[in-house]
Amino acid sequence: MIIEINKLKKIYAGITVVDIEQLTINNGETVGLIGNNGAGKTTLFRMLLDLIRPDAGEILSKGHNVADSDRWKKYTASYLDEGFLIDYLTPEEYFIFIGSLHQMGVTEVMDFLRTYEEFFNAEILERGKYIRDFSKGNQNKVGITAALMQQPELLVLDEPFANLDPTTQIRLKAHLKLLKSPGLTTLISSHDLNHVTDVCDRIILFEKGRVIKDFYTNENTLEELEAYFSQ
Ligand SMILES: Nc1ncnc2c1ncn2[C@@H]1O[C@H](COP(=O)(O)OP(=O)(O)OP(=O)(O)O)[C@@H](O)[C@H]1O
Repeated sequence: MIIEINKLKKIYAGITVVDIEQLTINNGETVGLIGNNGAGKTTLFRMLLDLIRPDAGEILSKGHNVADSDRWKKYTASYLDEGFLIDYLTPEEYFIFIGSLHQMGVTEVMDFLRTYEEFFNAEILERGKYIRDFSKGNQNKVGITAALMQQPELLVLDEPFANLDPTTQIRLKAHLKLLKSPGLTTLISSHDLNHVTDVCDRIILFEKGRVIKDFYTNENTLEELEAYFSQ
């Protein structure tokens, strides 16, 4: 297993927004986190990336508490929101900067970006614009691509399909499927039941910070989730 969560709690203003007794994520799984607004998905991701600290419990990544050790940073890539970008850089400058943190030279970065031409749909590179001037959807494309460029063992994406046009959503979905391998564990939060059941092997359903359901997907999953959410 790559992730182990024990007795994890996050409390805001007296309200417990994440409350997970025990949860493990196995190597190579593509896991979808779903739940209505405020269910605690982003808060969980933020604790996993040590952006905020739990009030109780722990998240172990390859056996080490993410709050006590930097080891996870070497193999974890994530894109949660625009806060992960650098507004005053162009996408090219940003990719080169992120590449430099991972020992990638400019040529290597550019070669990598060429494989994303279809995903970018001619809207990202050579536009002569700063990241801050791109639409939210195109900013998402930059952030997701930068995360993938790091060739992580653990990939964490918060609502990656949000704000993307339908064509790009479908391309991203196909790409995430293509990336699946025993060496990559992916955690995706999404409100798109269709996409998440299509891409993920396992679905974890959150409600008010708690895990309500946790199951492997099959041909009936979408129907079951739709029934659950229409109650
Ligand atoms: N910094 C904060 N201060 C106070 N409350 C917070 C803070 N961050 C999150 N919360 C609260 O924690 C709860 C969980 O929020 P979170 O963003 O994790 O949910 P989510 O499942 O990601 O929701 P969404 O689907 O809307 O993105 C919400 O009630 C939210 O208002």
